[in-house]
Amino acid sequence: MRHDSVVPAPAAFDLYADDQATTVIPAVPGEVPGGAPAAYRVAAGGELEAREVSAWFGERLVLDRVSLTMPARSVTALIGPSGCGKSTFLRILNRMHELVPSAALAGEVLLDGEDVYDPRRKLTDARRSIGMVFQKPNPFPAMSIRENVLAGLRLTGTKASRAEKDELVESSLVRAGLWTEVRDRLSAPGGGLSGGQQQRLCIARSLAVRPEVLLMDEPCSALDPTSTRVIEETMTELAREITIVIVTHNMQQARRVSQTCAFFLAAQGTPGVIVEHGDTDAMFSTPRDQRTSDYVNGRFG
Ligand SMILES: Nc1ncnc2c1ncn2[C@@H]1O[C@H](COP(=O)(O)OP(=O)(O)OP(=O)(O)O)[C@@H](O)[C@H]1O
Repeated sequence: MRHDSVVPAPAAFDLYADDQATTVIPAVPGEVPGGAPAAYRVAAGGELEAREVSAWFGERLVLDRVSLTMPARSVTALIGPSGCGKSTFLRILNRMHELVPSAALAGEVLLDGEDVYDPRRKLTDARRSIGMVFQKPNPFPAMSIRENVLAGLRLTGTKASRAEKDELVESSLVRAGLWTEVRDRLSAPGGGLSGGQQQRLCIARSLAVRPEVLLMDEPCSALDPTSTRVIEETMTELAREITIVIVTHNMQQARRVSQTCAFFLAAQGTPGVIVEHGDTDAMFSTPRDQRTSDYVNGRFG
């Protein structure tokens, strides 16, 4: 199905526009059956596929027929110079691109073969199964750590017992690698944490609605090296359970955390395209395209 124009998002999703929220509705799509507590269950799917995705801002084409498969339960890194369309591509994957009034797109995004843009599907479906973590940590600063994790439930009015919430808070913070640091101060404000802790709190908030995919837009660029390392370890752990797509300018980070890599490039005055994609080790050690080689070796960008 093609989507040559985009309907503005309903007001209920405006909170995404200033990056102040995460996935909104909890869901457990495609869980593996088993006896584990709900909060610990692992999603079965999570393959994301973009087919011939193009994007415009007004009349300006900024991405031209980009196709990419992002394998389930692994990390895909999107790399490339500034302005080549990486963030735009990322935002198309969970329907955030359409929040920009002048934005339009064409092509398909499939999550486990299902069209994310199918007009018969609720807009909320994309956001509940494909979460997003932003460059700048954006917890609700006055809310407690616990309330931050549960924010997605609160926003959707989802009912959960105290015990279920306790379990969800703990499991989300464990998965985000933050539990041991905050278990004794869950009532403290989220804004009182360090930058790296705040970013992990945002990851926990995303995880609490049980996404199949987590999109991360330069999640470590505002963090110190130690916090960056912790987030990278968290990503590696999470990728056992969910699909991660990360935009990064840090080539070492792309190499450390991802299994698949896509190199975006927009030559002067032309829209962004993927020059090369594939296995990360191969992209860095034996790139097929000279431009990839030049970029990953720091010769431009
Ligand atoms: N809201 C917007 N309105 C108009 N043009 C935009 C908007 N957002 C991005 N663009 C343009 O779209 C192109 C792609 O931008 P995008 O942010 O996706 O690139 P990027 O590769 O993520 O860059 P960076 O690495 O600097 O974050 C750029 O030319 C940018 O100026």
